Parts: sequence; structure tokens; C-alpha cells
Amino acid sequence: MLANVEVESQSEGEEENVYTVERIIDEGRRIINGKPCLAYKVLWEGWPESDATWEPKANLKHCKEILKEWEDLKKCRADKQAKQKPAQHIQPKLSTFLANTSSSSSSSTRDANLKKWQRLVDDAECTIRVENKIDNDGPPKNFQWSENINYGDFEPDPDTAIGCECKGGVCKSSCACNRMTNDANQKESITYKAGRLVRKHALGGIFECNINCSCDQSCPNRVVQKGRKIPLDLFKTLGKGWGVRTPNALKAGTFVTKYAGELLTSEEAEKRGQKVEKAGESSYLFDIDFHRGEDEDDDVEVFTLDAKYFGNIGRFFNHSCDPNCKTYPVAIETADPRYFNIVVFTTRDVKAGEELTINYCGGGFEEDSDDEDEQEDVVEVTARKSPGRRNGAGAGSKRKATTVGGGKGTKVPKTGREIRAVATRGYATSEEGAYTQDGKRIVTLIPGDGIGPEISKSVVDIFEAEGVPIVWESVNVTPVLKDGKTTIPEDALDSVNKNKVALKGPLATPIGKGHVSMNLTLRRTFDLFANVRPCKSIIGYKTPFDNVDTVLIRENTEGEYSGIEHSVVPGVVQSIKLITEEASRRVATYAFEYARAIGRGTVLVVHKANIQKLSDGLFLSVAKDVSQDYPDIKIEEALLDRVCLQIVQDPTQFNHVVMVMPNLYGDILSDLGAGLIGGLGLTPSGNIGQKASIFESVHGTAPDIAGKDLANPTALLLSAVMMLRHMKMDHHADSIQNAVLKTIAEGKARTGDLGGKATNTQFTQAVISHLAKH
Ligand SMILES: NC(=O)C1=CN([C@@H]2O[C@H](COP(=O)(O)OP(=O)(O)OC[C@H]3O[C@@H](n4cnc5c(N)ncnc54)[C@H](O)[C@@H]3O)[C@@H](O)[C@H]2O)C=CC1
Ligand SMILES: O=C(O)CCC(=O)C(=O)O
Repeated sequence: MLANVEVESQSEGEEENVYTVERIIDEGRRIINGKPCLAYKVLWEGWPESDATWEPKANLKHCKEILKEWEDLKKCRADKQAKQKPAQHIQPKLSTFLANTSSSSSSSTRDANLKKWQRLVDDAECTIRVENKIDNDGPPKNFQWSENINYGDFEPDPDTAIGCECKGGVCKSSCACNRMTNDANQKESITYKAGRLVRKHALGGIFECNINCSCDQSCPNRVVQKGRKIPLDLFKTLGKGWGVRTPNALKAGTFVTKYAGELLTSEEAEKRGQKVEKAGESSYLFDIDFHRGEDEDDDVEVFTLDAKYFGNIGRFFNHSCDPNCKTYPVAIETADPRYFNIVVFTTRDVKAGEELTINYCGGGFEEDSDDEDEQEDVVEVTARKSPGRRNGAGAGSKRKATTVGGGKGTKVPKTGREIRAVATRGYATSEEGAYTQDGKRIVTLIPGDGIGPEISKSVVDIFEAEGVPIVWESVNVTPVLKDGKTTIPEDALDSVNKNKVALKGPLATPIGKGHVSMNLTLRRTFDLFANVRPCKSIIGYKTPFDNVDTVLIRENTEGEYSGIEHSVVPGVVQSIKLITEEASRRVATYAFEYARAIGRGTVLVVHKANIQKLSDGLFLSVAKDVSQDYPDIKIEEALLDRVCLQIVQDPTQFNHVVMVMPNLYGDILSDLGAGLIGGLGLTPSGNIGQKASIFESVHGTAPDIAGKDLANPTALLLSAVMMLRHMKMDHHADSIQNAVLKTIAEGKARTGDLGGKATNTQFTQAVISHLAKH
């Protein structure tokens, strides 16, 4: 082992110490002494891993053998990943990694912890690649990865599994297990077709061959029990916490994963749910209630799987109203429906790189899928009745037990917990938040000051007329003094923490004195790091430029708005512009991801690094470094003053880029953009973070027209449209957006800022009359 190679400590200005390299444990691009470079993470002999440091290659010039060892190790890992070795069996090894790192540490700590996690996750089944390019979060805290269900005291009785008597490896449609699947779905066929793809008709309930069957392991009716065979990416999403993505294209009907977790009684799940909710944390409860009827008071016992502390990749699927996957019941270990496995299958063909999502409120196979199975084959699991008492008797069947649907018959009290009649889970990323009993999303509404309440009412009225399935929770953000500091009232904090999504009217800030800005306080409190400000010409409303379509992303938590100001001596004040690598990296990453998502090929970094050499210099160099991870997106840079000139000369030259910049520049440039398309009454924005997202118009409280019903609510309405898209309610977003644009284009009900005579109320009524359903 060639480990005793000495190198010099790289830190500038430090005494030159000499340490011994034990080995290299990681590699990546890092900023060292202000410059991005390839660096290696070095474990030092006699020092713990927590003292490992990132060293540029130059510092390792005497460590050729160690570098070679590292290259060999990397190659070996890459080969292992490429092989995507299939899982052996449904009972995988139990990986016990209790991530005890702080969720927001440095990026190097994050990377080390994610690597550690990746090894355990990988070990558990088929290849899972863990990736976080968004923030410094490591693995979730207090979460133990396991592919198994932890049954605790409620182990299912394997003797209740109904077996078939088919000999040899290939069960046919006459097999008792296939027939039970057919019974449950009123359709005859074998359950899985070639390529381990499930037939659509089978998805009302699948009975796989099991330990009580005579067929062997090569039987095609054994798919889920053999474990996941496809690689998956566990990745940090923009604004939705962790998510799951497929690196390869998948066909409709592909088995993706089982949902693992701890099996709880309803009472226990209820207690856990309440505790987690109180703490404002995410819950991951999934009722195994496929056998419950439409009436939730049905006298049946329902177990719940909790994946908060213990589970597998199933825990990380995000919700979508237009999902590409769905959970279905699969019986393997027992035919007792209280123990059906919750299993994720794709419901349509999925492209490589697509995020895999499920709709927590149901939704099955794509209607126009050209798969060989017909659409009417689809049997919705949602609120499906129990498959009933099946005998399993008939040719070739071997009935082992008769406990289907019966169980202990314990009466379960209705608890009011937000778990619906289908397999459902609560979740708390910025996308998921809270729901009412009847499945409506709860959204925090901060009406704001000045024109805020008027334009908020307009949004509420239009949403009601459109029938958007959300419930508003209105809160006040009048500043309160706590320990001498101006803060947000507790109920507003609780509401946003719980709901994860808010719509906010403008809030007034006293000029040159008085309390700090509540707008900025909200952004900082919820760490809403990226402020997305699109600016698009409105067809039919003539301005000097017809085709403006700019997108600006503003760093939203620091820079000139850090709020660090003091008087040095009378007549001299100092205001600190704080720029950190961490905040610059996450907003730059967001900009690149956003550019990719909306199909723009360039990220333009707007800065003044010629003057603010260190602060804007860091912002720019971090953005350049981030760009290395996005070879498909170009990076360009421009000085703010030149951008101001060019954008008023011809804004369309910025139509193909996503601009990203420090806080103050974004604030000013977005007002300038508004001026190009007709004013502040038109421009929306979204403040995006991991804990929550708050949508608001770019404008302020407009004190000159407040209380007169003269305001244009378009900017807040379009912010609300952005919010709907964020929540994946695109259908309602389209309807409202079209109605607003049509109203302005038509010209009959324009507000004063657009040269019209309509009041806010009249404009609102006109929009309602243009909604798709009217
Ligand atoms: N995010 C927020 O909540 C923001 C709050 N503010 C606060 O708002 C207050 C007023 O700031 P101002 O500089 O006057 O900016 P402002 O944006 O409130 O008003 C500027 C001009 O635009 C007009 N305007 C703005 N929104 C309009 C709408 N929806 N319909 C028709 N006309 C509209 C106003 O009548 C005014 O003439 C200040 O206390 C400021 O701190 C300012 C900007 C953003
Ligand atoms: O907080 C304020 O009053 C103004 C904030 C503002 O202009 C902004 O950052 O959008």
C-alpha cells in the first residue's frame, strides 16, 4: 500500500505543514484560492474522515501511485454501475444508514454523505444513483434505507398465501394465481407479458405465484417478488425535495419499485401523522386500503406503511396531477388484503431522464396509449371494493387458507387524519404541502397592503369561478417584535410551513426608517433562494416592442439585500453586500436547470465583476463552475449597465437566454422589463425555495391608487398562474391565463394603467366571462 506520501498543506497564508496522504476519497470541481479547479478529497493519515480536505492536483504532485489507485477505484465503481446487476430476491439486505448529518452543511460534507448513502442504497437492490446539484442537503436525517417492510408485531401469516399446482416454470392463464388476478379484474389473461410488463387489465389486483405454489422461480408470474431490475436516479429537484428519475426509457407497465416502510395500525399512524404535522415535517404515510369500500367508515382494518424513518426509494416519488406511474396492490406473501404490497408501475411509456411521479389522488393508465391492451381494461384501484372472499378453488388450484378480506375485523375509528380512501401519503416539500379531507390543496394567502387586498380578492373570485381545487388560508403579515427583532407573525409562519405554497400581495416598507422589509424577511425566513421573473409581451396590447420574452432569475436571499448596515461614524454608513459561494451556486444551478426545462440554450450571467471584483467575481466564477455540469447549455456573461442599454434598444435579443444575477440587479432590471411590456400591473414572479415557494407580483403596494378599485390585478393573477403550474395544475393555469390575455387583448375592460377605464372589479368580471368553462 503506497500511502506514505507527504504533501504540503495548500492553504494560503498558513504555516507550511507537511501531512501524509492516506488515500483519495472523492474528486470534483472546487473553488480553491478563488479559482475553480479539479480537486481531490484527501484522507490524511492519522486524521478522521471529517478532517479530509480538498486539494488541487498540484498539491499531489508526489502522489502518483495514490492518484492511480483512485483512478482504478473509480473505474471499478463505474463498471459496477454499468452492469446494473439484477437483484437476487425480494428479501434484500437491510442497509442501515442513519444519516446523522445536518441537512444543510457544506457542499463537500454533502457530497461525502451522499456518496456514503449511495453505497448503501446501491447495495440494497439494483443501481440507484444519488445526485444533488441543487443545495447542500445530504441524505434525509434519521432515515434508514430498507427494501423490506418492517412488520413489527403484525407479521403476515405466509400460510394464508394461496398457491397454484402448476409444475415446471411457466404458469399459464389457467394457473390459480393468474385466475385470482383475473377474478379481481374480470378479465382473462396471464398477468405479465414479455419483458416483465404487467398487462393493464391486471392492475386492479395482482396475485403473484408464491411460496405455496408448485411452479419454480422461472415462472413469469413472479416479477415484483424478484425485486427491481431497473436503475433509478434519486435526485434533488427544483423545489420538490428529492425525486426519482429514470436514466433509461421505460415501457408502460414496467414494475418500478415496492413501497417499503414500517407497518402501523391506524391508531399508531394517526399518532405519528399528528406528531409529524405538529413539528411541521413531512409525513410519508401510505394506507394499505385497497380493500376498503367507498365509505371510509367501512368496518375493515387498515394498516398503514410509514416511510418517514424506514423505507426505500418509494418514499421519494413526487406527486403529479399528470403522473407517469401509479401504485397498485400486489399479493405475494399472503392473500390477506391488509398486507397487499403497494407497488409502483409505469402507466405510460416514459422517456429517459423523465421524473417518475404518482398522483396521490389516483389516476391510471394513459387513455390514448397504443399498448396492446384496450383502455377499458383499466381497473381503477381507487376506492375499489375488496376483491372479496375467493376460494381459489378449481382446476389446478391448491387452496391454503381463507382469510381474504376478513382479518381480525377490528373496528377502526374515523380519525380525521388526511389520508384518503386510496393509497395516499402526506408529503411536505414545496410542491406537496397540506390537503383538506376532500383532497383539495390548501394554499396560504397573504393579501398584503395598499392595493394588495383588492387584487387578491380578484384572484380569489377568478379561482372560484374557474373551480380550482384549492382552499385559501388567509394570513396577515403585520410585523411583530420578538426579542427586539422584527419578525413574521407565528400563524403566518405556521401556515406557510404547513402549506408550502403561498400567494402574496405586496407589503409596504417604510422608507429610510421603521421596520425591515417583510417581503425580504419572508424570502430569507423560508430561504426562497431563486426569484423567477418572466416578462412577456401581451398580444393585442401594443408597446414599442412586440415580442418581448425575457426570463430573469434573481438571487433572492443575500447580496445588497442582506440587511447588514451600520453607521461607522456620523455621516458615514456602511452597507454590506454579502455574496456566498453556496447561495450563488444554488441560484446558478437553478438557472441552468430552468434554462434546460424551458428549452433555452444559454444562461447569461449579469454582473459588475469589473467593479465588485470579489463579490460579483465570486458569483460569476461559481456560475461558470456550475456550467461545467450543463454541457448542453452555453454560459455567457455581460455587465449590468450594458444589459440595461441593450434591453431598452431591443429586448428581443434576450429572448433566447435565461438571465441570472445578484439580488439588487434583478430587482431593478425586472421593473425595467415591466416598463417594456406595459407596466408593473402585468409582471408576475415566483420566489422558489426548498421549504416553500411564495408567488407575488413584481410591483409594490401602489399607494397612489390603493382603495380606489383602480388596480390592475393581472400581475398577481399571472403569479397565481405560475403557482398553479408549480402545483402541476396546468389545466386551470391555462384556462385562467388565456382568459386574462383575452380580456386585455379584447380591449373592452382594460384598467387605467393600460389606458382603459375599467375598474379592477369590471376587469375581474370580464376575465371570469372568458374562462374556458363559461
Ligand atoms: N414585493 C413587494 O411586496 C414590493 C413592495 N414594494 C413596496 O411598495 C410600496 C410602494 O412602492 P412604489 O415604489 O410606489 O412601487 P409600486 O410598484 O407600488 O408602484 C409604482 C407605480 O406603479 C403603479 N402600479 C403598481 N402596481 C400596479 C397595478 N397592479 N396596477 C396599476 N398600477 C400599478 C403604481 O400606481 C405606481 O404608480 C413601498 O412601500 C415598497 O417598499 C415595492 C416593490 C415590491
Ligand atoms: O420590500 C420591499 O418593500 C421592496 C422589495 C422589492 O422591491 C423587491 O425586492 O421586490
